[in-house]
Amino acid sequence: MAGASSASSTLFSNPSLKIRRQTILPTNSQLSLLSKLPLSPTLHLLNQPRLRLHHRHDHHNVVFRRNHLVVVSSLDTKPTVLVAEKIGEAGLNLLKSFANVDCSYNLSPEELCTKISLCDALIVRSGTRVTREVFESSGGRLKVVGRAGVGIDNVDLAAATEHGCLVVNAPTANTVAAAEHGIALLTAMARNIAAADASVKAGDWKRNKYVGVSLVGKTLAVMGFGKVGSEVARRAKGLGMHVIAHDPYAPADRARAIGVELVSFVEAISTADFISLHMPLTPATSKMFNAENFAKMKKGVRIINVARGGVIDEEALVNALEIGIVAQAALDVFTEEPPPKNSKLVQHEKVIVTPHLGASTTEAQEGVAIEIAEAVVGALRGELAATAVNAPMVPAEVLTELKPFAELAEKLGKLAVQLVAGGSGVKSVKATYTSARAPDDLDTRLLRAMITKGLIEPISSTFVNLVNADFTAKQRGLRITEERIVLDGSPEIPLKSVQVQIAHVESKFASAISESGEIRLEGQVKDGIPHLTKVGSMDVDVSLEGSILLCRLVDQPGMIGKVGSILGEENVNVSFMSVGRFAPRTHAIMATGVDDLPSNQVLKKIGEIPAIEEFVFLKL
Ligand SMILES: NC(=O)C1=CN([C@@H]2O[C@H](COP(=O)(O)OP(=O)(O)OC[C@H]3O[C@@H](n4cnc5c(N)ncnc54)[C@H](O)[C@@H]3O)[C@@H](O)[C@H]2O)C=CC1
Ligand SMILES: O=C(O)C(=O)COP(=O)(O)O
Repeated sequence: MAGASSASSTLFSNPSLKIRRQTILPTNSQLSLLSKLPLSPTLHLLNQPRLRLHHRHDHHNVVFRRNHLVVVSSLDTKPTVLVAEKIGEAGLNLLKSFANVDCSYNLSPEELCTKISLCDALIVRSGTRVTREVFESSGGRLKVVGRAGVGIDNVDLAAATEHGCLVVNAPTANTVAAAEHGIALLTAMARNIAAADASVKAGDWKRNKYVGVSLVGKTLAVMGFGKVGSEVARRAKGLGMHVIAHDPYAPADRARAIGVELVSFVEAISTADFISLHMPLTPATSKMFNAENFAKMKKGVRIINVARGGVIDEEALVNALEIGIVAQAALDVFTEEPPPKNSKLVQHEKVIVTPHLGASTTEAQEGVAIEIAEAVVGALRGELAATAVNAPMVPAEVLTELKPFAELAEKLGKLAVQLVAGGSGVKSVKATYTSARAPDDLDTRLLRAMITKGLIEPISSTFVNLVNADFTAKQRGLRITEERIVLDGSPEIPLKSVQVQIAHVESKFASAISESGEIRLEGQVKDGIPHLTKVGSMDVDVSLEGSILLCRLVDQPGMIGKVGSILGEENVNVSFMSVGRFAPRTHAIMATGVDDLPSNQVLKKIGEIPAIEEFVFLKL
């Protein structure tokens, strides 16, 4: 059995079907064996190096997994969400109203990789590492990873982006819980609560041993003045502490409003009696608190860490505790979680520890679960989540407004790339947006992504979306530049036109080359429908539905009829025709929209019409 079955999927694998992963298609005997399986599956095979199926919920799928052919029964249309760590009930219920939810906790990395190819979304907390291998194992099906919490250092964001997988987090619902835990650790550490408690329970009554230190009037340095840091600062002020903060990116007015002074890193760590850490773990903050910086601290400083273990060099902290630079430390987070049983740091008598409980209050977990469930459901519906971590955030109203223009952008990209003559190699594309909107009021990232999608998808097996468009373009050596032409007039509609130009290439259809030497297509949205309005230097007007036959011809009577009747004879339905010409009875470009795909025979006949100088058939 290759992997466990999920709530929505029944997996069958049969050792006799075992075939090499490199094999492109199963043999006939393997297929016939498959058809005898209890599900009598409708076989759906993609003739690609890897059999990958996306969003096909209406029949049985056949996929390769772990060198087995696996039949997946997914007869319903709901997506599948794997919840890999416990989240609040309200969030689960919300997910269940929209998706099949598979709650499988404590999966090994191997089990996660096995399961993931059957999942559209994955929800984790800090205990699951979502590695590159997870994205690779998903075979393209995983569309969104939801981090039910703030820190996303356990998710390989680069790999997610490369695989076009959106990562969303729940950045607000556990702020207060984390801040309260920070304050709880601060006070518990100052008054030796944990050790005193253990000692009384062991039958001792050592009132002199557990004398603490007072907080009032002491200086607390809040390192990282974001959501949690600010809430810690607020609470510490209530305890009568003098609060300073260090955060290179925090606005001074927000600090001022709370009565906190923003200071340099060195000033913060060298003047504080207590230091509380609240920055994310990033390459820049990794082991920021190291031997060199401990040496700059005030002797007897006390440290609280509710951020991430990795921001502290734990060995250096043990040493700083030993030599008395650090009097005490209160830690909720560790480089390795859970930390090794014999960890010197955890066992140190001057250290109090909790098992990453910062976000663990009933209230925070309910809030986080709802926050992440909403974000994941939204993402699976195709909406862009406001809490997207690895994609540009495009607000829902902007998305709605730009929808037809995004469709236009993709279609222009798709048409333009089909005009490139073989062997030319597309390297340089320019997108020009003509709009009456001020540049700040028009977010073109979605349009650029859609042009990229249109350009790349027809010529590769790469799936392109807003998440991975820029990455994919860069990886393929495709440079996309953008130009804005600002018009006078009413900015009610976002754009007048979108133009796509491909430079330094030959075209299969010479008339698509503009006077400046690039393949050029331009389009507009008319009554909500994308139209092609320019080919090369020639105006046309073609609604971008179905496929398009572009012909350059001698402008003479009867040409529409001739082309139309050849198509008609072969039962190819014409949806529209548009002719743009240089001057009467010179040359013209005729664009014909067709609902059906003409055969090669039909295209040949059209090409043989004497007045047709060149033609190209473009699929949308
Ligand atoms: N222990 C727990 O259960 C919890 C831990 N956390 C951790 O706390 C961290 C902070 O959470 P939030 O306040 O919600 O995030 P946030 O993003 O609101 O705040 C982080 C702040 O750190 C600042 N920062 C970044 N680099 C810095 C640097 N080199 N030096 C100083 N400041 C720097 C940022 O400018 C930002 O203001 C999270 O990244 C997470 O790792 C959060 C919630 C619960
Ligand atoms: O939100 C965060 O960053 C946290 O560290 C909380 O982690 P958790 O969801 O409790 O595993």
